This record gives sequence, C-alpha cells and structure tokens, in this order.
Amino acid sequence: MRYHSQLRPGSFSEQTHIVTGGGSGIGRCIAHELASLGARVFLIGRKLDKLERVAGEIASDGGECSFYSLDIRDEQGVKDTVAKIVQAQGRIQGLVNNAGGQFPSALEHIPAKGFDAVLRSNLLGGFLMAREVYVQSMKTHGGSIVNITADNAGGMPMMGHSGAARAGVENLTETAALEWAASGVRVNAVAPGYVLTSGLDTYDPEFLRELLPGFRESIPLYRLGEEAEVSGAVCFLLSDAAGYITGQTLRIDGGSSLKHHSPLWRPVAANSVKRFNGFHRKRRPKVVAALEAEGKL
Ligand SMILES: CCCCCCC/C=C/C(=O)SCCNC(=O)CCNC(=O)[C@H](O)C(C)(C)COP(=O)(O)OP(=O)(O)OC[C@H]1O[C@@H](n2cnc3c(N)ncnc32)[C@H](O)[C@@H]1OP(=O)(O)O
Ligand SMILES: NC(=O)C1=CN([C@@H]2O[C@H](COP(=O)(O)OP(=O)(O)OC[C@H]3O[C@@H](n4cnc5c(N)ncnc54)[C@H](OP(=O)(O)O)[C@@H]3O)[C@@H](O)[C@H]2O)C=CC1
Repeated sequence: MRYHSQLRPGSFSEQTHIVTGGGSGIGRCIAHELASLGARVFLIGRKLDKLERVAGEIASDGGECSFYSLDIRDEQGVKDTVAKIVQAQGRIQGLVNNAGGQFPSALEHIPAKGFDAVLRSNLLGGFLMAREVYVQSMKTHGGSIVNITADNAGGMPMMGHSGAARAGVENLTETAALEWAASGVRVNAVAPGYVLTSGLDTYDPEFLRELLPGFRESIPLYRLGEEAEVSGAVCFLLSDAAGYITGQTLRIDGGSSLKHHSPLWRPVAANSVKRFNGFHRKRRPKVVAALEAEGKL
C-alpha cells in the first residue's frame, strides 16, 4: 500500500514550479512553502525589488528561487519567459496563477480602461501563462496548474470587474481540465475569502475599517484567513496527493460561501460543536484520553 497524503520536505524535489505574483502576500507564502518542500521556484511579477526580496528570503532558508519581471498581460513576454524557464530546467511541473488584483469600485464608476485592466490581469494573464506552460512543457510531460480565484466569482459589490474575471477563471479551469487531462495535466482553482495580506494595503484604509468587522461577522468560522491556509491547499493540489482531482475549485473562506450560512446560526453552531466534541471524547482510545488529560494532546 502506498500512502502519499502528507507533504513533506522533498515532496517536490527535482521539480520546477512557477508562482505568479510571488513577490508578496499569498504568492510569497506559496513560494516559501513550495521551496521548503524541495521545489525550484520561479517567481513572476512586475516589481523587481519585491521578487528579489522574496528570492533572497528563500535562498537564506536554503531553498532555490529565481525570478523574472513580467506583466502577465504581455503575450510575447509570457512566451519568452516560459521558454527561458523550460530551456534552463527542461520542464515545468507546476504553475500557480496567483497574480491579480483590482481597485474596489461600484459598477457605475468603473471606466472601460479600468475594467479592461482588471480583466486582463485576472483572466487573460492567467490564461496566457497556462497556455504557454501547457504548450511548451506540460503537453509533453504532464503537470499541475492551480489558479487563484476569489470568493467574489459569485458576485460582490464593489468588485464587479474582478468578480467577472474570477468567474471566467473558474470556467477556464474546468475547460482546461477537460482538454488537458489526456496529457496528464490537472487544473484546479483555489478561491480564498478574506485573507490578511499586504495586498489589502492597496485599498483605502477607511473603507476597510468600515467593512472588515462586518465581513468577520459573516464568516461561520468567525475570522479572516491566513496566507498559509491558502498555500497549504495550493501545495496539496499541485502534488501527487491530489492526483485524482481536476477541474475543481476549492473554497477557502471559513464557510462563508455555504448556501445556508447566516450569523444567526452562530450560537447554534457553537453549541453543536461542543456537543460533537463531547460525543467524540467519550469514544476516544484510552491512550488518547489519557494524553489529553495530561495536556499532551
Ligand atoms: C469590497 C471588498 C474589499 C475587500 C476585498 C477582499 C478580497 C480581495 C482581496 C484581494 O484581491 S487582495 C489583492 C490586492 N492587491 C491588489 O488588488 C493589487 C492592486 N491592483 C493592481 O495592481 C491591479 O492589477 C490593477 C488595479 C488592475 C492595476 O493595473 P494597471 O497597472 O494596469 O493599472 P493602471 O494602469 O494603474 O490603471 C488602468 C486603469 O484602471 C483604472 N484604475 C486603476 N486603479 C484605480 C483606482 N485605484 N481607482 C480607480 N480606477 C483605477 C483607471 O481607469 C486606470 O486608467 P487611468 O485612469 O490611469 O488612465
Ligand atoms: N487577500 C485576499 O483577501 C484575497 C486575494 N485574492 C487573490 O489572491 C491573489 C494574491 O493576492 P494577495 O496576496 O492578497 O495580494 P498582493 O497584492 O500582495 O499580490 C498580488 C500580486 O500579483 C502581482 N501582480 C498583479 N498584477 C500583475 C500583473 N499584471 N503581472 C504580473 N504580476 C502581477 C503583484 O506583483 P507586482 O505588483 O510586482 O506586479 C503582487 O505581487 C490575487 O490574485 C488576489 O486578487 C483572492 C481572494 C481574497
């Protein structure tokens, strides 16, 4: 019997993975985790100083990391950059399409140029990256792609442009999974809810001050997410442990996308969690119960 559900140092050794938007936030965290699992990581982003800093952090932790400055909306730039990586590494095992973002705005105030900039960053750019990585490497050697989308694919005020793009990403994820399955390529998406990253610093602090407490109220797990809670799922989906998963979007949002969620349920849920834990505790193996009593588990 072969078990491989747990990632460990070396799980990605001898593998090359690209992380777009790896110079900050969630992308930086994914890059660190991949490198710690043995991958050679290539970061892509527009601002060289951010990429350089993350590559330095990874190198000082003993990992392997290189970087290219590139706007993923630049078709020729994407082709050339992927070609350089394939030439140097032979093949690419993983691609994380994480780069993206938006400026919060009500639909009525979004100019065509701004709508286009957001659509191209969040939808076209990831498509170009996936297409080139597929054509230049994965079509022959197989591989795994993870697209970062967002909760707002389902519609969210002030985020209409990126929501439209993210819904497109989820659809593309499914089509690519179907078209590329025969080449041994898996394509999945991860949709974070609200995650505490430096990316939030690009928004008006007053706007966030007003909204974030209300957002927390609306999350069944009653807290915002952490970067590492996204990167763990991404690494799992990239790995062989997820070898039979393709075309899926995994929501990492503390339960906020659940159809029947409502803050009204919180006291009921808290009570049933207590009851549920109690139920299990009675049936624990003796050694577990003893260790728990000693505070060791
Ligand atoms: C409502 C909920 C709030 C909480 C949300 C929590 C969930 C989601 C979180 C995240 O996604 S966190 C990630 C945060 N990071 C970012 O969002 C990064 C910042 N965004 C970008 O860099 C985007 O790529 C960009 C906004 C598309 C910028 O791309 P680009 O460099 O091409 O833009 P510009 O050339 O500067 O502008 C083009 C065009 O776009 C309009 N525009 C851009 N910024 C703004 C803005 N702040 N306000 C209004 N309009 C904007 C504008 O039309 C620009 O054209 P010009 O006016 O410059 O001619
Ligand atoms: N934080 C959150 O709550 C959530 C985030 N997300 C998504 O997760 C991803 C990571 O977000 P987060 O870490 O929070 O934010 P960050 O702003 O820290 O990260 C976004 C990264 O994308 C890069 N980037 C943006 N546009 C381009 C482009 N056109 N070409 C190349 N690189 C680009 C930026 O680098 P540079 O400036 O150097 O170009 C930056 O490093 C984003 O797609 C975001 O929309 C989704 C749901 C929730």
